[in-house]
Amino acid sequence: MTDKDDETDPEIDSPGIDSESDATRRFTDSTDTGDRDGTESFGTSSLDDIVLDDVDSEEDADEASRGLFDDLLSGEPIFEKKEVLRPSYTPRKLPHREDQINNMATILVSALRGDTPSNILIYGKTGTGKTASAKFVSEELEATSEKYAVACEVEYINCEVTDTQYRVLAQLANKFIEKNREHITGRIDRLESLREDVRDSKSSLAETDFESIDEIESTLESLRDERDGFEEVPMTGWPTDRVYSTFFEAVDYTERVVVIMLDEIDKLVEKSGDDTLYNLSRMNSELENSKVSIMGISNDLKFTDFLDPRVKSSLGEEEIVFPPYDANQLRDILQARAEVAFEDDSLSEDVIPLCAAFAAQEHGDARRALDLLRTAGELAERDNTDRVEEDHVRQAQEKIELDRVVEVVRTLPTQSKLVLFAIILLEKNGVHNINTGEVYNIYKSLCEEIDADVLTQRRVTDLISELDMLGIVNAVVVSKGRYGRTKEISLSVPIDETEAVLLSDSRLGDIEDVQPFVQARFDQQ
Ligand SMILES: Nc1ncnc2c1ncn2[C@@H]1O[C@H](COP(=O)(O)OP(=O)(O)OP(=O)(O)O)[C@@H](O)[C@H]1O
Repeated sequence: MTDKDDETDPEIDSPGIDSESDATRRFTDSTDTGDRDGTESFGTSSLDDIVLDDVDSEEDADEASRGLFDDLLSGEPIFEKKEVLRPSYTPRKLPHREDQINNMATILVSALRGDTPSNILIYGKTGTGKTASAKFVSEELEATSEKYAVACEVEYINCEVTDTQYRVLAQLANKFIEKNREHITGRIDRLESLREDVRDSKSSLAETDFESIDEIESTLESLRDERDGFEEVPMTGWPTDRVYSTFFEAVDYTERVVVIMLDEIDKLVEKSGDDTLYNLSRMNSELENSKVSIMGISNDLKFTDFLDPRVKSSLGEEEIVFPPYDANQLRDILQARAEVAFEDDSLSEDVIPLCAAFAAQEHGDARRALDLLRTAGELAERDNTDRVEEDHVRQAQEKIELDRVVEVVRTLPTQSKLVLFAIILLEKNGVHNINTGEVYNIYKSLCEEIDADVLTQRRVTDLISELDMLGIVNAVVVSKGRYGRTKEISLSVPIDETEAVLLSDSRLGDIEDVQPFVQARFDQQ
């Protein structure tokens, strides 16, 4: 190293922002011999030529080296494998779901014997492991069917996304068409290799149904035609009966047992009635080669009330209930996941019990518990500490709650937003125990301000009740003696954040200006 190097090389004692920019300068120095930092193999001139011989790129390089990420990277990482805490991760073990899993397996094992399993309905509140358990069982089922070479397939459909009869049938039809193509391709491959064997030695024909290479060729030809002849269902445009018959033929193409898993099945019924379920449940009497069984998953226990009695009894041949987890069970679930997700010793003792306790209060929701743990870890990471503490969990709880409120408020219809905004304005002006009449007055003036339809007071009362059910406001009915009964309304969510979300709606954005006007109305009262 030369004297000059010593003067200009700051990396020796101070890593970070300066070292980066000085290192950059170093590369622009034409006398640099390039014998540091492993740059010798490039040669100095090439670095000068390529990168830093104009001012702009020098600035760019400076910009890119302010150490924005360095501080974040320098702390001890808390997570070893964060994705293990995300909902998309399917754990290999599902503690406290052994009974439900065994139950499902006992019903579905008939598929491996070539019989039709009973239809199953799975119920349970959100986050109780219904989807995870059902997916686990179906993976096991498919793996075992491969092991014993039994034709058994599971098709998963999320009815929140695929929510009409057309889409469900089209998606199923296309999946089976793809499987049929794969099936034919397998046969073609086997026949092609047989053809090669026969070319080498005619005796290879002996144990087959073919008498000549020509016969193999013509079978190959017709298989290729058949494979190319499948017509996929477009995502819109066909009459439903054509979609159904395409699906029917595709399923019945080979001998197999098919389990159709309809997750969030209540959403399908809510959106498009029970026709799909009716059609699927009566298929078996017409299928010649295959057998179909349905596994419906729902977190709405009452959805079967809306079903045709025939569909209801057919679908609910077997019912499996997933009860909410209690705090101890959630603790076990979190413990198992945390061991993989976090670095050793990065969780203080209280973290898992507290996450479990919060989520158990909620309604025994494992998804919520995992979210809390992940968010607490992220907050600790942001604090640059190497340990997640109880306080991070409390902050995480607040953050998740606020995120939920923001999401609910953001997606409210405009009229509900106006009603909520009226309540906020009243609270901001120091009105407590707000009554419906006061809300209605402000609401009307807000509507006039943005040219929105003005609903009746009765309708606004309903909207207030809806906001109450969503947990955004608290509306209690109080008796005023001989003046009758009235509602007293108060806000249940943080006022500033909620107001900010409302004002981010383009229609409500201008309303900020009506504050003096609202004030004037109070003065008149
Ligand atoms: N027993 C368990 N062991 C480990 N993880 C679990 C368990 N139960 C649930 N989970 C996890 O909790 C999250 C939610 O589970 P899942 O999606 O199966 O719930 P769900 O009952 O289907 O809820 P929803 O009705 O809202 O779809 C997933 O990340 C899942 O891996």
